[in-house]
Amino acid sequence: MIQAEGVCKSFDKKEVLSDINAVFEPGKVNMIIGKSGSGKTVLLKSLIGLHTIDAGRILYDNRDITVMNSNQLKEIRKELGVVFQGGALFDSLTVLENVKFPLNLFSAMSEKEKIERAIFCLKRVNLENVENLYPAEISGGMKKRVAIARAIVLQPKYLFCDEPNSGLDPLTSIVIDNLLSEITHEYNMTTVINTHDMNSVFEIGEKVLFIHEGHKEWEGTNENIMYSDNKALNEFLFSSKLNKMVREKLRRKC
Ligand SMILES: Nc1ncnc2c1ncn2[C@@H]1O[C@H](COP(=O)(O)OP(=O)(O)OP(=O)(O)O)[C@@H](O)[C@H]1O
Repeated sequence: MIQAEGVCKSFDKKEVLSDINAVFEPGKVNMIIGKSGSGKTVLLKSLIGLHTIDAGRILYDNRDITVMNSNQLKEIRKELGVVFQGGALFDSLTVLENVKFPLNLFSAMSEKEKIERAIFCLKRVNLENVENLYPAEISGGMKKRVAIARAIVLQPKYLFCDEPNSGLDPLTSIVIDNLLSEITHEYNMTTVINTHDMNSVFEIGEKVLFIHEGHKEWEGTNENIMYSDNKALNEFLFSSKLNKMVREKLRRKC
């Protein structure tokens, strides 16, 4: 479980996160949603210790990372898998070398074991026979899957994904969503996903945190999101005609 307690973050006196309190649960897909610029990425980067927060605490199973020294942080980082926006693969490395990269940094495995583990993770994300290709030679959806394989190669307890569906078509997005949901349950990870994709929220968002102008405006499940009366949330979620229609239909059924 990850807990954010009273998290505040400013840049040059501009407050970006204001008193965020949230619990991200293990074995669940926890989603952070909100408008562009609302503070989702800053929150995610604060959770993984890439931003130093101005106030508050961030607890990984009761271990407060905000008071840790660099060695203690390094230990916690071994338990984290991160899929950055855009995938952040190394262009000069093959698919296999990309997935193996965290093992080179953090494991004591032999080269043979590293290769076996990387190929196992590639298979888990349904990628086979692409080990020797370079990122430029594979599709956007495949790149995301390579990034996910790399993120799970160290068997993390906590998985973070920043906009995993950005730039993907709706069908490929569903494949990625289902994959993230499956591995979350299979490995009992605490998964935190930043997204704009309402389809993803409705498909796999077991716990949803809505950030509005840097503060927590709403939280709940993707089941009760449809029935919320929160004005900002409804404006954000149901601005499209399609989403509005779906909500009206569901409400009429109840
Ligand atoms: N390193 C930084 N220095 C100064 N301001 C920053 C920095 N990082 C983010 N910000 C500001 O913080 C605010 C929130 O940005 P953030 O990237 O978290 O938004 P977001 O909700 O993730 O948006 P998007 O959905 O477009 O990615 C923005 O106003 C942004 O300009």
